[in-house]
Amino acid sequence: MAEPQYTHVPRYLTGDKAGLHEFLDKFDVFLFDCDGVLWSGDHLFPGTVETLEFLRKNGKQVVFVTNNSTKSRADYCKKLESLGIPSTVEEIFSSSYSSSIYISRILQLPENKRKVFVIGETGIEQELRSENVPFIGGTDPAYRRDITPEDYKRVAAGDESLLDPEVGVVLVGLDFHINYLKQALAFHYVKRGAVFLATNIDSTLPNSGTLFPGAGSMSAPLIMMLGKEPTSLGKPSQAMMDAIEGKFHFDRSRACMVGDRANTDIRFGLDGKLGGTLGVLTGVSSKEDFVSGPVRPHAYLDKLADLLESDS
Ligand SMILES: O=C(O)[C@H](O)[C@H](O)COP(=O)(O)O
Ligand SMILES: [Mg+2]
Repeated sequence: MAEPQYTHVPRYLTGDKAGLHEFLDKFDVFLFDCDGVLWSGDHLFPGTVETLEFLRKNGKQVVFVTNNSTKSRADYCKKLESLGIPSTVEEIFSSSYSSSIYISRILQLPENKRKVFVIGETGIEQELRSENVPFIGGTDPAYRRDITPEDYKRVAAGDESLLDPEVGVVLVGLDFHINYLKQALAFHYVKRGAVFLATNIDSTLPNSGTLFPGAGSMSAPLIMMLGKEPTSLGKPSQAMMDAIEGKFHFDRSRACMVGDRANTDIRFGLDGKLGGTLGVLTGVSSKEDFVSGPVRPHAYLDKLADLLESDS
């Protein structure tokens, strides 16, 4: 099925005080993407704290929705707090969390196939642990090594000390220690019938004002080898939208998604039939992407803090 096209003409709201007032008054809930909207890596964008304070002071519910699976919701709570943005775990939805919920509560795995082989970081591990989902891989140093001639033979022989027979799921997220061995094992697990999942498939990760390999670049080799796509549990998948609605019971027509990436954040809000979507130009997508791409926000800003102009 062809992807829906969202080609309305977005409004540029930076500097448009009346337009900002009118836009903000439409919504009670703001879903905030994180990387590229609030910060770039550990660099918090100026005015972010004040903007969130301004929205909360005006009675708006703020929810954080990130595809970055390297941290757990608790980790994000700590990061937000350390940056001067008070939050609770309940206000945070990450792709590590939505993946863990999907595996533990939606997937019906056979009893002897409940283990997950993880390509990714501690965020995934923490969220799987909190759902009592057994896993291997992830940050385990045993997998941070070169493949050996012995490994080839052990894989070919189906040696259970290297290919755990209880693995029924391969979950792929952003992994700062990706290597050939992990890719080889993930490939064989899926070939042996494991479910192929991704926390998200963002091609790039914004950091320090530029772009680096994203989670999608970890699953791309497997897609190439297997000839099939993983089920992705991050934006734009509606798994997270359903979880957020389940938690906050909000009126979608009075909710706005704020994001830096057209094909994840903006698509997430539009597919979720939210009342509004707001793009910002501090992350991945360009003005061109927002104004003339296949997935366009209702409105866009140069940067998040431009919302404060409505407070002047
Ligand atoms: O590669 C990735 O995983 C993404 O770039 C990163 O996670 C994006 O995070 P978000 O913008 O959804 O906070
Ligand atoms: Mg982002």
